[in-house]
Amino acid sequence: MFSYSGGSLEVNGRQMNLKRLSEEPVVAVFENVLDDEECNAIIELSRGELKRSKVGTDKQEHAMRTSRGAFLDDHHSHVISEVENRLCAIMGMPLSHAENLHILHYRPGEEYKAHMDSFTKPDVNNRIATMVVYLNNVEEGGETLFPKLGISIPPKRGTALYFEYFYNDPKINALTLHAGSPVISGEKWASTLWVRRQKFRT
Ligand SMILES: O=C(O)CCC(=O)C(=O)O
Ligand SMILES: [Fe+2]
Repeated sequence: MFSYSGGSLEVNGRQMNLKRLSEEPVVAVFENVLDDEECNAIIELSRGELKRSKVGTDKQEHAMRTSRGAFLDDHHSHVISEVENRLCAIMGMPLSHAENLHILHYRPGEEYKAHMDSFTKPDVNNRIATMVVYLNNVEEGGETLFPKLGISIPPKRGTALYFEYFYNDPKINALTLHAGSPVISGEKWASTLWVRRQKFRT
């Protein structure tokens, strides 16, 4: 449960700043979640994985998300497990409910069109909250946009974006529609941790 109101906070001995951009649904930005070394380490770990991952053949999906992505499992490195633990501590969610960390890489012109992170299929262990951490500074473009809330978050290295969508009122959840705007120049690296309602990892 999200219980922060804003200002500065400390989680596991780490000092961070918090800006709450929307009350309901909660949309909040945390600064200083990862340091530069951690961001660079995640980028380097995922480079190899992205190369190995096949580019989707499903044209529809391809147009929706033109970036390339990969799930990193935390056996890869202690950096990944430390980062996952920190993100869950900030969110106040158990790590056992989190998926593996997902890494996205966007080149100029690439984007992730407006979407919901939850699944529409009923009776699944659905996602309830998302933490996106920006791993680098983008020269131009690449903002995360919430069109229904009028919120735009510029990617900044080490900063994390949190939002949740487990409200009883489906209209509130629908407001978390969001997009990764096209990168105009430079590249964008981001990592996403999706959290499920029930236990997901063993
Ligand atoms: O890249 C972004 O800004 C958004 C990423 C996103 O929406 C996701 O990973 O689900
Ligand atoms: Fe998303």
